[in-house]
Amino acid sequence: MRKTILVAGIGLIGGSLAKGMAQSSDHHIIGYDLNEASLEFARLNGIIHEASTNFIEAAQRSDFIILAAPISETIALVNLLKTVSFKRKVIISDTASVKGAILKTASSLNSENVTFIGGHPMAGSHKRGVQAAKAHLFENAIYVLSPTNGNQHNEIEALKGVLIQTKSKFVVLMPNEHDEMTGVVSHFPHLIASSLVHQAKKWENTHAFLPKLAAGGFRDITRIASSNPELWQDIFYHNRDKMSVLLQEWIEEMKGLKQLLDHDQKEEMITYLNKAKLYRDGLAESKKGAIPAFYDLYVDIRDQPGAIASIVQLLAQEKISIKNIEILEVREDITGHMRLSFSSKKAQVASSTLLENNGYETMIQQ
Ligand SMILES: NC(=O)C1=CN([C@@H]2O[C@H](COP(=O)(O)OP(=O)(O)OC[C@H]3O[C@@H](n4cnc5c(N)ncnc54)[C@H](O)[C@@H]3O)[C@@H](O)[C@H]2O)C=CC1
Ligand SMILES: O=C(O)C(=O)Cc1ccc(O)cc1
Repeated sequence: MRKTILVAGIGLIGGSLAKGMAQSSDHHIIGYDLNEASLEFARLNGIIHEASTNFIEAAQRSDFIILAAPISETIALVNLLKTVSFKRKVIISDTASVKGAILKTASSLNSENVTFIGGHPMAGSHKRGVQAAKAHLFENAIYVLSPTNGNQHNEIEALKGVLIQTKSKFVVLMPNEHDEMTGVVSHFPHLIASSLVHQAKKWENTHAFLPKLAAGGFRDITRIASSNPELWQDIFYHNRDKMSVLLQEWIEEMKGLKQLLDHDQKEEMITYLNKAKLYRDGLAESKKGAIPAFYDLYVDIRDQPGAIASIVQLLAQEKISIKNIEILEVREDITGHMRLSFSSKKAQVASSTLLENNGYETMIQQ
């Protein structure tokens, strides 16, 4: 039977979910958003089948409701749903990056007809808004589901049944566990990335040339500092207790590192760096998570017309698909380099061999 799915908040995440779910002819997708231009864009581009400006009316005729607004707005929508009388069975879920606050609000929502199951697709982008939505955004990514009680097995399976279109990998986690782990691997790194950018900015006041020295390492570690500030403030706020504990742990870790530096403990520093390298190298092999696993290849390029096109053409001829291209530095008449990212080790190695055989110098990022 055709399922009616209401997605409230048609931005990057809601739009991507809607676009993915709309691929099934068994789904009728209704979009709701406070921003009418976003809603109209979604309707005109086939991301949703129907645009609604009446949240409650649309909710009452839906089988599934997915709340994909900012966290504070999602809490407000859950509170609004508490006032609605549902005459048919409905499964409600959300996409918020922090689960504790949502599940606490939603715990009193469950009734004979209503089941709330928290959700968090663990992939995203530094962009926001429906224009950046992609049906494949969550492919191979972890999709966390957090039930509000232990008796929701059938409803979890039903929710997975509509979300299966995203091609993500479902895991069930309790909200506290989720917020602790995403705190460590997703939320806290954002705080550090932003603080590193602030440190560089301060140094620029006395060292004007500094930005020109900001090489690949600084760009890699601070990439996420370019994400949506309102989204991240909302995440930090709703996970503030765990963030504060992590920040204290980090301060202690930094004190330890300062000791190694101040006392010139070379061996201990090598051990410290080695342990981090081993763990990080292992992570790169895991499947797509919050940090996508890419296999990078650096290629030297000359600053001359067509230099990039000829590299891309060589790979295209061999049907090797490139996931990302970044030009790291090309100054006039000087060799610069380009970072190509692939989704498999095989593509990375094959590209290196192909390009080397055609006279390019390459370096594989291990
Ligand atoms: N951006 C990311 O990388 C990820 C974000 N998330 C979560 O997904 C949710 C949405 O984030 P994004 O899509 O990135 O944000 P976004 O800013 O791209 O989209 C949010 C949309 O919600 C709409 N909206 C705001 N208040 C509303 C309300 N009361 N009712 C209906 N619509 C409303 C906005 O107009 C906008 O279209 C957040 O809770 C976030 O924590 C989850 C995974 C990744
Ligand atoms: O871009 C990145 O590295 C991310 O960390 C994406 C992301 C952002 C927010 C989430 O709740 C989940 C994933």
